Amino acid sequence: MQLKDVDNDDCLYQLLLYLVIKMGCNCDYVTTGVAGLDPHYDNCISTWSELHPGKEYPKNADGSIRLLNEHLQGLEVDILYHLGLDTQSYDLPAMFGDVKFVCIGGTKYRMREFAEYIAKELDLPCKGSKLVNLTKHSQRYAMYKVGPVLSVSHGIGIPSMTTLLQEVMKLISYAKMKDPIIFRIGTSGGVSIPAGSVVVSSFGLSGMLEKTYSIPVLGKMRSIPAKLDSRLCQEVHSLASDKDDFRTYIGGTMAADDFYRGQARLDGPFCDYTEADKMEFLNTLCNLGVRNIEMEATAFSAFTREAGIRASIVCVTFLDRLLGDQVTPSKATMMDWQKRPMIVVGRYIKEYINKQ
Ligand SMILES: O=P(O)(O)O[C@H]1O[C@H](CO)[C@@H](O)[C@H]1O
Ligand SMILES: O=c1cc[nH]c(=O)[nH]1
Repeated sequence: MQLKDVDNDDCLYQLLLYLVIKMGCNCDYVTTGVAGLDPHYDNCISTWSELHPGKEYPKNADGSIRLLNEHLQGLEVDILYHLGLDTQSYDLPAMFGDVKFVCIGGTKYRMREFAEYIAKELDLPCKGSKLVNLTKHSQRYAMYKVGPVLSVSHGIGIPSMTTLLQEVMKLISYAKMKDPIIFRIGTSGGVSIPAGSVVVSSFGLSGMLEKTYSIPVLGKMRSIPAKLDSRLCQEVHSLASDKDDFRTYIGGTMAADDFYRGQARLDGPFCDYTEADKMEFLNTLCNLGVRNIEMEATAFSAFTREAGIRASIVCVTFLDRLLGDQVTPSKATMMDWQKRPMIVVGRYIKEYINKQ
């Protein structure tokens, strides 16, 4: 069923219609054309944000987030299996209640480095002291806490990232973190921008060129809009400086489910398309406003939005995909470039904290 486009005035109509449909088909989600004027979002499920355009997501009075899954309330204990934490053995509000920023990125090494970097930038007493991996019992990811910042690794690709992200969201809720912001600090391949540039993502695009994240649930495909907080995107981008020795762009980010064919590379073990096919695809991405390619942006955008948590993706590019496929910069150069998203996100965090 398609609902027509919504605006603030017919929001009530949309809500009533949604309730009627929901009662009628007895399902949790209804597929709608959530932003009917933009065909990119046709056939998406209606998350809270789509049903309440222009409205702020409901929060608890103290600013902590409310998870809408009612089943959670029936749990005596919730085990955050991949974080090695649970709601019974740990006092999560005491441990994490003061966290304001959750920063996630692919590798354990990078997220440890970010924890050290931000501790220094914020001049926190913990700087220089030995950081403890708070998820060491699970052995899957690494999580470090420095003052109001949690720095967590998520591995490669959407399934690994969403497993971590969803447990982080539950942690955010159980710990009663107030108005949290989540950043993904990543690496990527650039599209028509110089290697070493930074991209602040304005939307996620799937390998099917849809601005959605699609996931099979109970044997049916669900699509969720891969939208990001545009104000946060602009605010982060505004902190780029002319004095930086790199440029920072705003642009779409394609999330591929594969590093090789999924990203139109010619250098994987399999390839049945030509260089011309590859270039045509990359130019199509460029014309759609895509500035970089990585492997998490759609799901990250969709899930943070569905949970009503402000979020942003800031990635450095290791190469310009219009010029090649191989990642050729030296290890030292890549280590140096990986710091660039940390610098940009670090500025945002510092500015935010200094305003408090
Ligand atoms: O550098 P990170 O953040 O791990 O992200 C990028 O690097 C990995 C591929 O090398 C993918 O996960 C991609 O999204
Ligand atoms: O080309 C690249 C580089 C880093 N990460 C990716 O996913 N793709």
